Amino acid sequence: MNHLIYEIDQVSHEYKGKGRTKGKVKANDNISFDIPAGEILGVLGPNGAGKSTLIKQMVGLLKPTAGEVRFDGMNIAQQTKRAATLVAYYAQEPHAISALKVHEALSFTGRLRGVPKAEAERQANELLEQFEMGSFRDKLLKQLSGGQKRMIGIGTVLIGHSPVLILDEPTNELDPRNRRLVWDLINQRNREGATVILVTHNVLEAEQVVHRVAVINHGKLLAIDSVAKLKQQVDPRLKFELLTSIGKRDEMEAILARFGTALVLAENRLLLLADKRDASELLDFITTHPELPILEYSIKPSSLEDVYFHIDNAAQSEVIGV
Ligand SMILES: Nc1ncnc2c1ncn2[C@@H]1O[C@H](COP(=O)(O)OP(=O)(O)OP(=O)(O)O)[C@@H](O)[C@H]1O
Repeated sequence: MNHLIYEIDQVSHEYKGKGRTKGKVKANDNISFDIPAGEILGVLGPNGAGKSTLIKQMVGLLKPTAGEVRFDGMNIAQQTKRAATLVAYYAQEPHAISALKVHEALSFTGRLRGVPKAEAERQANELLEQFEMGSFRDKLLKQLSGGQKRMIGIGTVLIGHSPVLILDEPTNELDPRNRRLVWDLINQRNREGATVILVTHNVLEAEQVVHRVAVINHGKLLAIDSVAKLKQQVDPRLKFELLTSIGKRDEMEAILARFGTALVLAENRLLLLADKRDASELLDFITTHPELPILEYSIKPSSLEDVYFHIDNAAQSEVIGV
């Protein structure tokens, strides 16, 4: 196994609430896990789950109220400068650079990471070319659209080829072409050896790229494992999606009741949850009865989205797979 780039060791964080939220907010609660170098880890969880708090502790912006974050074997609090040059972090809103011109935002960030001036400018131009944003080079960042700003924010993570990339909701606000471009670049950097930590709500997109997923809610780590292993924890029944003629759904549901439980997805759409042992009998039944009002049928694999809802519903107080 690759060496551990991060060791998150019993980390908690309590904010002191003010005004109406007076009292303590336990944003992270005794979280422990490791990240081997070269991994793409997805961090999933609903709004307010504690993801950003954890990330801020991992980049040394916030000190845990208990526990320790070790980066490359050493407490991150004792090496914040070193970590800042090795860990490229993109927060949801890069306020600090919004008064800069686009190429300055990129090249200055590169120089802060120790890249010589000429090389930082070369990389900035290369990124603008890859993003097809060369014509925005001399615009102020605050004059760009939300999606364009986000692309430059992602550029600030990519410039300097840091060994660790942390991206918070990287593809929010991006159109499909830019989304694909960003995922391709993230994958390419990972192939070149970068460790990538992705905070996202976009479970369906994340599934395509991550090696492992950490699911967080109410400040607790609920699960951490590969997508495939997490999927095994979801309902093991086969999911047949059936498209019926309008008005025939109830009739279909009654005919197929003996094969399992049917969930109504839409006026003309059913999801039949069937035991795997009955799958071939069910398929035989559907294919040998052409008079059935079934227009289309397919077997749906479990997705990371199913995993996410399963873990969130079933295990809020229980820790799975840790
Ligand atoms: N500066 C702060 N002061 C007090 N409470 C805070 C502060 N920042 C976050 N919190 C609280 O801590 C909890 C975790 O917040 P955090 O921002 O880590 O969640 P998140 O998972 O990143 O959410 P989102 O997906 O909405 O960005 C929430 O209850 C939030 O209200």
